Amino acid sequence: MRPTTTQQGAQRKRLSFSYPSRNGLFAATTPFTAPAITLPPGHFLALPPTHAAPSAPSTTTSTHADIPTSAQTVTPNLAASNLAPNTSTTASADFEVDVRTGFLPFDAAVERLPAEYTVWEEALWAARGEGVVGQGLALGVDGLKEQVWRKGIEEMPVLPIQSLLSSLPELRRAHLVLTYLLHFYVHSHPTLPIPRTTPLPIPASISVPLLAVCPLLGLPPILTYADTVLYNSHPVHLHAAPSFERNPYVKSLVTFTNTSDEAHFYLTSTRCELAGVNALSIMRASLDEAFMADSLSLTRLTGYLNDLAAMIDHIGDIILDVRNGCDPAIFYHLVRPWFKGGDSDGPNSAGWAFLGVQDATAADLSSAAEHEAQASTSTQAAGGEQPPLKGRKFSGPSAGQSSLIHALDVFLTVDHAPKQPGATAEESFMIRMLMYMPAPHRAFLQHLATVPHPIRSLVTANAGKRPALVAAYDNALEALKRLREKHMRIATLYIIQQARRPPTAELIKMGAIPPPVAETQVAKDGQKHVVLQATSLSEIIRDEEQVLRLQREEQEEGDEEVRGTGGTALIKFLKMCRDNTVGAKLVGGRQ
Ligand code: HEM
Repeated sequence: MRPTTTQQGAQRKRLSFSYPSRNGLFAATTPFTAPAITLPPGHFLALPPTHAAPSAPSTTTSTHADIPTSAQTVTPNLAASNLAPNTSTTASADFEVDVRTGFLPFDAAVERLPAEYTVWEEALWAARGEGVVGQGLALGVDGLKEQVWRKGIEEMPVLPIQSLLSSLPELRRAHLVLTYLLHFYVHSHPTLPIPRTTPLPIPASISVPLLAVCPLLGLPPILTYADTVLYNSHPVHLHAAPSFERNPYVKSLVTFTNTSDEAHFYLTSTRCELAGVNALSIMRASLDEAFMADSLSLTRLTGYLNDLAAMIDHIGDIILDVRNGCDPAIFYHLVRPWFKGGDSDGPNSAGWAFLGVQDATAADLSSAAEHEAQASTSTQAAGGEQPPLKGRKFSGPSAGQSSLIHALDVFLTVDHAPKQPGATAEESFMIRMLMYMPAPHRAFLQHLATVPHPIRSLVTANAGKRPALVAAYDNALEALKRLREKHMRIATLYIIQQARRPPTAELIKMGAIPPPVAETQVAKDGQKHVVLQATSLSEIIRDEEQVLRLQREEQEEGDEEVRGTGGTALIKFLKMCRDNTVGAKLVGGRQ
């Protein structure tokens, strides 16, 4: 006889306390084994796990150990923090996963911090040109407006975060405001020499409170998907449950460009997250059936997996809808450059030095100054070769940080873990992105990855007598493959194609970086070189991205070399993710 719902509930409850794995975000037996990559010194993945502060970290003595990080041991030590998720139960709320809004917080995002933090809000408002298109700070331009604003940030007081501690929505807003300020500061900066050879110093007024807020949310000190999407969206009716038909998400609180295109770009992801709520509840119901695993459960599971496929297709269609409100050229030339992280110059990125933070002040600053000196000496002495530099190299925001897509992968046992030691940045990308999610969402994925009755094992065990179950499982994976193919179409349209087209005069007027003055020269060795003909420093700054484009064209390697926000060789990487999805299929897969 089937147990009653109450019995099932009681069993589930017991089950929930038996999930043991706290030794790693994803235990070694799970599909998401931590990649064995060699991390450069100071890499955030090499730092200790999330700092567990019972109270607010000091605003003047934070150290880099405060940065939520992780890695070989990726378990965030959140228990001691009063904002930490309670992972001792399966209750979704403990993971900040809401039954109505999924990974989006149910409580409306705070639109403005309390009066004590007015200076931050006003700095953000000023950077955005008071919400008027074209009036905000410009990219990589050392104009008077930018200089005045940056000086204001450098002289801004270092505010304590104590007053934010009692409110999770305010802490989220603080992370959002500070990281938008951070990106405005960095990308309105003249970044000479190109690429920078010394870390870009981040003023203490941003870095100290940011590094204090980060561990409380389990986020790194950089703009993340949580900031641009999860904490940044409002539905029409703030205090009612969001819904596609009755109460859709319509507003992005903060953008860099004040364009509706940027808002639509963020809101597309918000809508994906909202569409994912049904997928999450069906995953949960499926796991309940997997626990029972009797004949009726297997029949139900078959239906659930087919339903899940339809839901995944819906999410894929929403991704395609980004085209109905976000112009690809505006996205590529005006919006996307603001997202670049401290790692955006590839392995040789100088990164960002967070000032005012104990170990950064002394070490990063002196090493920066030292390197400036050494760079010129060694340039002469060693033919231009420069010593390695110290800096924090975090990646810019990416929807690859969406816990929803990761949850689908984990649930269906799609393995994105690098297959061998010495993984490239691309191969370890999906795992790295876990550390850019709020800690409770990481914990949720950990939980999902360690359920004692994974769907795949159940389907495999019943494959002989349940062909419809196998077909349904593969059907869900096919849908996830289709989602990734739709996403690849979007990435091609918004990045690959745009990288080949210089911005129009209209876009340049709006703040896009104009095409470079550059020409190709053939050197003595027969090699072709792209040579800048810039006449001023600001032209050199503006030319950076376009020169890379010209170099790529010279190499005739086409799309493969265009890099995504997270520094990935884009198309190759996206194909790899799609192939991993297909590889998980039971019929025609590779596992
Ligand atoms: C104009 C819209 C979009 C563009 C141009 C775009 C671009 C990119 C790029 C360049 C990457 C490579 C990683 C990186 O460098 O960040 C990426 C990865 C990814 N994006 Fe998007 N994206 C878009 C919309 C979305 C949306 C709406 C979602 C769903 C929430 C999404 C989900 C993902 C995921 C999950 C990855 C990791 C790779 C994978 O799982 O296949 N993207 N995207």
